[in-house]
Amino acid sequence: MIFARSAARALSTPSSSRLFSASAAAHTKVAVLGAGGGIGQPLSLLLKNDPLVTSLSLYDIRGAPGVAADVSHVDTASEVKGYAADQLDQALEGVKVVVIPAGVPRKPGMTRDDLFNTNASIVRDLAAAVGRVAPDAHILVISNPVNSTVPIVAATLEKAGAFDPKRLFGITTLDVVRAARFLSGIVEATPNETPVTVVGGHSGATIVPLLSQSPHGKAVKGEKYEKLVHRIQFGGDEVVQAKDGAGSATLSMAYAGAKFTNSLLRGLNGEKGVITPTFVKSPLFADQGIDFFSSNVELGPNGVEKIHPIGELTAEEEKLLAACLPELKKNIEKGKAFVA
Ligand SMILES: NC(=O)C1=CN([C@@H]2O[C@H](COP(=O)(O)OP(=O)(O)OC[C@H]3O[C@@H](n4cnc5c(N)ncnc54)[C@H](O)[C@@H]3O)[C@@H](O)[C@H]2O)C=CC1
Ligand SMILES: O=C([O-])CC(=O)C(=O)O
Repeated sequence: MIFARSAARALSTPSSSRLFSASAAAHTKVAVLGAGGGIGQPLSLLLKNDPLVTSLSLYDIRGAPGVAADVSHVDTASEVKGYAADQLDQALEGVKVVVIPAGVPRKPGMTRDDLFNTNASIVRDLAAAVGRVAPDAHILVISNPVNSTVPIVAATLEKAGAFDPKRLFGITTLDVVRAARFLSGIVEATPNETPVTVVGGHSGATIVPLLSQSPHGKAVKGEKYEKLVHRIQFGGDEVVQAKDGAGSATLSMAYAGAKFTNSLLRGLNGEKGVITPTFVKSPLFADQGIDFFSSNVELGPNGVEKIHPIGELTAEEEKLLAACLPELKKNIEKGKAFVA
C-alpha cells in the first residue's frame, strides 16, 4: 500500500474519490521530467493512481506523449498530458510538484558519482526551466548522484533568485523502503511493523540506517547487524548487478517516488504528522560545512515544516555517521562547484 489509508478508502468508493480529487484540485498538478524512462513510466502509472494527483504532466526528451496516451486510459479522475522534447516550458505551466527521474542509470562497476558528468547538466537545465516557468513548485529529485544533484538544483535556483529550501527534496525513500523490507525479513515481521529511519545521503557509506531507533532493529546484533547495514547501504548494487547492464532499480524506485510524492501532497493539503526522511537543505551539520542532509522531515502546507534532529546514536551508528560526513561533504561541494 503506497497511499495513506484515507486515500485508499477514497479510491475504493467512487463518490468520495471524486469529491477528494475535486477538493485537492487547486494544489495537485504534478509533472514528471524523464517520464519515458525506466523509473518515469511506472512512476507515472502510480501517480495516475494517486487520488491526490488531479493533473499529470509527462515530459521527456523522447517518448512522453506515448506514455501519456497509455497512462491516460487508466480509469482514475486525473487528467494526463504528454509533452515532446521541445515542450518543456509548456509541461511545467501551473505545476505544483515536479518529480525529476531524468538522467542515465548505473551499469555494473560504476558508482553513482560516475553518473555526475552526464546527469549534472541534465538536472541543472531542468531546474533552470522550473525556476523560470514554475518558480513556486516543489522539486523532488530522483536523478543520481542525489548527494550532488540536489545541491545543483539549489544553486541553479539560487542563481535565478527562485530558491526556497522548503521546496527542494532529494528522494531517499528507496533506502527507507529497503531498510524496512530487509529488516522485516530478519525479524519475521511485516515491513509496516519494521520502519527504519535512514539518514545522511543516498550512496554507499553516506546511507546511515538508525536501527537502534527501531524496536525490531535494535534487537539485531553482531554479524547480522553488519550484514543488514551493508545490504541497506548497497541495496542499489544488488539490482544493478542482477540487471546486468540493463540499468538500476526502476520499479522499486517508482514505488518509492510515488510514496514520497503522496506524503508531500498529504502535507501540502494540511494533513498533520506526515514525517519521513528526505535529503534537504538542513542545519544539522551545517557547522561542519555540510548544508544538505537527510533526516526525518515533517511535511506541511509549505513543504518542509520541521527538520528533526537525528536523535541518540549507538557507538556503531556514530562510526557510520563519521564515515558518511566527509564523503557527503565532497559530493555536495562537487555539485555546488559545477554550478558556480
Ligand atoms: N534516488 C534514487 O533512489 C534512485 C535514483 N535513480 C536514478 O534515476 C535516474 C533515472 O533512472 P532510469 O529511469 O532507470 O533511467 P532511464 O535511462 O531508463 O530513463 C531516464 C530517462 O531520462 C530521460 N532524459 C534524459 N535527459 C533528459 C532531459 N534533459 N529531460 C528530460 N528527460 C531526459 C531519458 O530520455 C530517459 O527516458 C538515474 O540517474 C538513476 O541513477 C535510480 C534508482 C533510485
Ligand atoms: O543504485 C543505483 O544506481 C540506483 C539507486 O540509486 C538505487 O537503487 O538506490
